[in-house]
Amino acid sequence: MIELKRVTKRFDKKLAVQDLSMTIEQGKITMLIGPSGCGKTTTLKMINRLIDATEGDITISGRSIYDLDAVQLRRSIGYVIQETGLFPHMDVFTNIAMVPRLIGWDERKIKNRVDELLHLVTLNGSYVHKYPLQLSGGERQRVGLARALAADPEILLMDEPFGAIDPINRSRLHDSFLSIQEKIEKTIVFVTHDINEAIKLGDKIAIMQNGNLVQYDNVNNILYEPENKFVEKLLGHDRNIKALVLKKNKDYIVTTGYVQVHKADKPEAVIRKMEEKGKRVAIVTDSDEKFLGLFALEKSRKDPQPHLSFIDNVVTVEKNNNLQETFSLMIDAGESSLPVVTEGNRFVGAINLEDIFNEFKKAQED
Ligand SMILES: Nc1ncnc2c1ncn2[C@@H]1O[C@H](COP(=O)(O)OP(=O)(O)OP(=O)(O)O)[C@@H](O)[C@H]1O
Repeated sequence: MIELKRVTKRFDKKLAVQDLSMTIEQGKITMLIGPSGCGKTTTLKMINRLIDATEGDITISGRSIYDLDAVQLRRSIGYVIQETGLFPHMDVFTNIAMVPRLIGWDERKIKNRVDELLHLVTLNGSYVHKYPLQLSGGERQRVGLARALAADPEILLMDEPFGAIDPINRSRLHDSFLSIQEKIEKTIVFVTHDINEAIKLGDKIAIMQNGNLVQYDNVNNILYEPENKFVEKLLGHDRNIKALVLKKNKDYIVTTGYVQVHKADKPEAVIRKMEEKGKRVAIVTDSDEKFLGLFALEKSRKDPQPHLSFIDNVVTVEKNNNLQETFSLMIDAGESSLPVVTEGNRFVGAINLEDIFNEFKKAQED
């Protein structure tokens, strides 16, 4: 647990952080967000003593960081910044091995650790001899994360680590970052400009304005009980849509209201089933429930006899993803219902737009 106790930072006359007190919970992700210049980075850097507070105290597990050696403290805390801060003239292995070498680990232990970390951040051994410039932005961020985790620190400080990554890759990095955190359960303090990122990744969000803490709460309370107009504005008009990030697909799956058939079924039987249920499309799986696509029922004026056409490039959603992504996929695909799959593309049911709307309504009534 990290505690900031009445922390103030002045740069000459400029008050960057003012009388800030907050408790950062162990094993959770705490997001710091607010407009440019509000004091987020200063707050982060005070935790690993890249910046020393002017007044107040910061404790880690009850011990003041000012009683510790600043260099040792810094080595014991992981730090990831935008553009990662990887050394360009060192390969991936040497970058990740940096802190373990500094603290005197033997080479065998370091090699095992680098292998383990590359695996954790979903890169493989072929990356060890590459240089940062030979990597994509997303890969560099993964290496940056691996490097920050090298000596297995309890605390990880992250300053807009995904800020320079395009939206599609950022979303992938978010998903993999969350599944990494599920395994490692570090205490993470994460600075961002992006409210969607804060909502998606944070267990708690600290909202800052002019060096002050305006609201500090779990994501649900921030979304549904914003402290004031400033927080409301930061969340935007569409905060009910944003709140869908907190809802998991798996809680909204329905297993009725559609027709499911096997690819090998006789067409006449499929058509009969669809006509009985009044459906123009049917979910197609193989006998192991693997999702294959859809059958669409077609009749033309020339040929009034109905026949089936098979569609295989169908948008599906993952059981463990969230409703916001599902909602936006529905809008993009122009579909009011999407098939849900899980590992191995196994079909588990459908999600309907109507049920997502009911979520909005419930949120408004509450
Ligand atoms: N080394 C410094 N010397 C003087 N002023 C500084 C210094 N570092 C930060 N400041 C000032 O302190 C204030 C807070 O800066 P900080 O970098 O913490 O903001 P931030 O919220 O992280 O901003 P951004 O989102 O733009 O990175 C700003 O007004 C900034 O200009």
